[in-house]
Amino acid sequence: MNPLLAPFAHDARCALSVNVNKVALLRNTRHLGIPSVVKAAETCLLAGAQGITVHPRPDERHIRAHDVHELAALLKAWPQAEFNIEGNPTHNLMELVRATRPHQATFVPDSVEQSTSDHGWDLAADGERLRPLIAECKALGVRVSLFMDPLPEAMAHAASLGADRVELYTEPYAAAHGGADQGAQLQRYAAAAQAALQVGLGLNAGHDLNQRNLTDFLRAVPGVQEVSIGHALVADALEAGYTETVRGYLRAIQAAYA
Ligand SMILES: CC(=O)[C@@H](O)[C@H](O)COP(=O)(O)O
Ligand SMILES: NCC(=O)COP(=O)(O)O
Repeated sequence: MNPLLAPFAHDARCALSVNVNKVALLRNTRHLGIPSVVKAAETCLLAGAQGITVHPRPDERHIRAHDVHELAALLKAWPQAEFNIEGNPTHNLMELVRATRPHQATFVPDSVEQSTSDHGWDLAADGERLRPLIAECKALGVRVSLFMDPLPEAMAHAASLGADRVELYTEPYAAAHGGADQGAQLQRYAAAAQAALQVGLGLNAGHDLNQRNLTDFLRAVPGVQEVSIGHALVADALEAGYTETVRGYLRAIQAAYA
């Protein structure tokens, strides 16, 4: 066996879900089927990642419907791993959730033309539209996480809609990392996390997390159960390979609890 694929100790407190959007983005530039999204996901799982995330956008610029089905089939062979599908439930997300029943659906308030996710839900405006969709996912046995800005005051509302978890949108933290505003940003996230935990929500985090900012985030924000990381991880893997890269992220998670 390749020694890099030998079992790797990881910290069970926070799962790493690898987002493979950017593998599909590269593949879609030609009609050759390479790089393979399924192979990338399998290699990350073999390296110790505890989940796979995709964000199939309505224009299919990266993840396509067939990828979601193929990954759902792959994940069936990995009973310990979780499949997380992100997207706007008023666009294309629900159809894919109904068809593949992932472990988790993360509702994200993106518009169709958005280049990437850049804000969480405004539950005062959208909460009642989400309520029946959350209920439908839960009836299907799919956990629901709401993509949220780090606003402590919004967490009780998220819980009242029936959501299981929130995913804190971490780009503002990532942008501040290493600068004068890092501490203040971390305090915002820690306060939002505490408010979420207090109302019984589980806690995820993602967007622009990377090997350099991850440990500081997890140290300062207790209770994060899952981080989903794509852009930086795939960029790192282009240089170091998926296995070494996934191990690097798992070490960064472990360091937070050392
Ligand atoms: C919900 C979120 O945080 C996004 O980061 C996301 O899933 C990435 O989407 P893109 O890969 O299309 O930028
Ligand atoms: N939910 C965040 C995600 O899946 C990946 O975000 P990024 O690491 O690509 O910014």
